Amino acid sequence: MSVLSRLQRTVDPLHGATHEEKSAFDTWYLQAKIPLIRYIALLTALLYFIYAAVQVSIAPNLVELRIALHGFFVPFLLVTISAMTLSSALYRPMVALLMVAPVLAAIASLYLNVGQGQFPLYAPELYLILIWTFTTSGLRLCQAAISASSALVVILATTILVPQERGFLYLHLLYILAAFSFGILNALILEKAHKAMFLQQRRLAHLASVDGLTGLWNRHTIEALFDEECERASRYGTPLSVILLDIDHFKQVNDKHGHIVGDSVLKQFASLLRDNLRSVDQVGRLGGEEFLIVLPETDLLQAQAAASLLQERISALDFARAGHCTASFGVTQYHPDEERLVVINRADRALYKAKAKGRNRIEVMPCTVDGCKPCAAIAPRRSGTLNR
Ligand SMILES: Nc1nc2c(ncn2[C@@H]2O[C@H](COP(=O)(O)OP(=O)(O)OP(=O)(O)O)[C@@H](O)[C@H]2O)c(=O)[nH]1
Repeated sequence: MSVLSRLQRTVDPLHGATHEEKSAFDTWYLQAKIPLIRYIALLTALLYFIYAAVQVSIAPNLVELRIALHGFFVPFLLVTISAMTLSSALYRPMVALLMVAPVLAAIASLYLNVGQGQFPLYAPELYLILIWTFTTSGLRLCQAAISASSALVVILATTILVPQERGFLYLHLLYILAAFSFGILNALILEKAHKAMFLQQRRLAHLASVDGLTGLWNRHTIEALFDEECERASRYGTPLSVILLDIDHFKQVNDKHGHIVGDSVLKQFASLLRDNLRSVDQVGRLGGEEFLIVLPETDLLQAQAAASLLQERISALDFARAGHCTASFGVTQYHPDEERLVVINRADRALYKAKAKGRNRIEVMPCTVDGCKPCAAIAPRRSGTLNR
């Protein structure tokens, strides 16, 4: 990694990440910030309302306009933003409005006060707007930078073009510089921390979902994926099958060659399964030397053919130091009226049968639901399936 890209990675932990990762971060960040945006917008609306009320008693001019802008327009904008956080369909326009709000608030403040004697009294609102945009609004760094920079251009142009008392102007510029630089530094560090947290969370979620030895899904994940596929199959009326398989006499591999060789056989076995299945198929290690394969949009006959292909490939593979291995298979199809556990139990019974009949066999067990066409098609072949 070059020095430059290491530096970029230090500033931005997502530098070089895939588009998918970046957009996952966008979604994750927004979801996390939604409650903050909702309540901060409401609190800011309330403070503007109080600000308008205070101005009624102290402002020397434009009192009605101040009430209109600070008592109604800005609070209304903020309450609208807060309300928009309630619907995920409105998130994008809500963020756009949140970016525009500080610029509008700055323009309103400048319009009401610049060029008047009371400007130094009201100028702190501008510094607060800049800091609020970066640190409190809930906007991402780049969004806050666009919004605050637009406000900054308007503020600088107005305050420099309109004559000010020299001492005030210098201090005003200094406060603006401080507000902007504190704000951007804070947002930069916060965003970096959020990105690192996001990556860490993803890493942990991945570690919790895969089997450490083989890299296949672990039991919990493959069962959850099977549940999802069952729901999809029920909803769309598509076939769904499973293969439960178990390496034969694996204890002998361990006893003869040791656990390290046993582990490498498991890894090779896992790679073979992954390499010989479609990308939509899901494979998980249930534990020990037992694996579950979920085959979406696959009926019993097609699942039997998939198991047969795997059986062939396993027999042909020379496992490092352990030589040749075989496996036994239990194949069955999900039926929409069934519980997930019933299907897994049926595949388990089929696997048990394959083991009992001498191993290195595929046993297919049709479901017992009346009128299930794919299972009826295979029922006559229930015994005497593809065995070697
Ligand atoms: N190397 C290694 N061995 C494991 C792992 N998990 C389980 N085993 C071993 O797998 C073996 C499974 O043995 P059994 O359940 O008797 O099954 P088998 O010898 O394959 O016999 P059948 O399944 O009946 O053909 C045991 O010796 C376990 O110690 C693992 O992660 N690595």
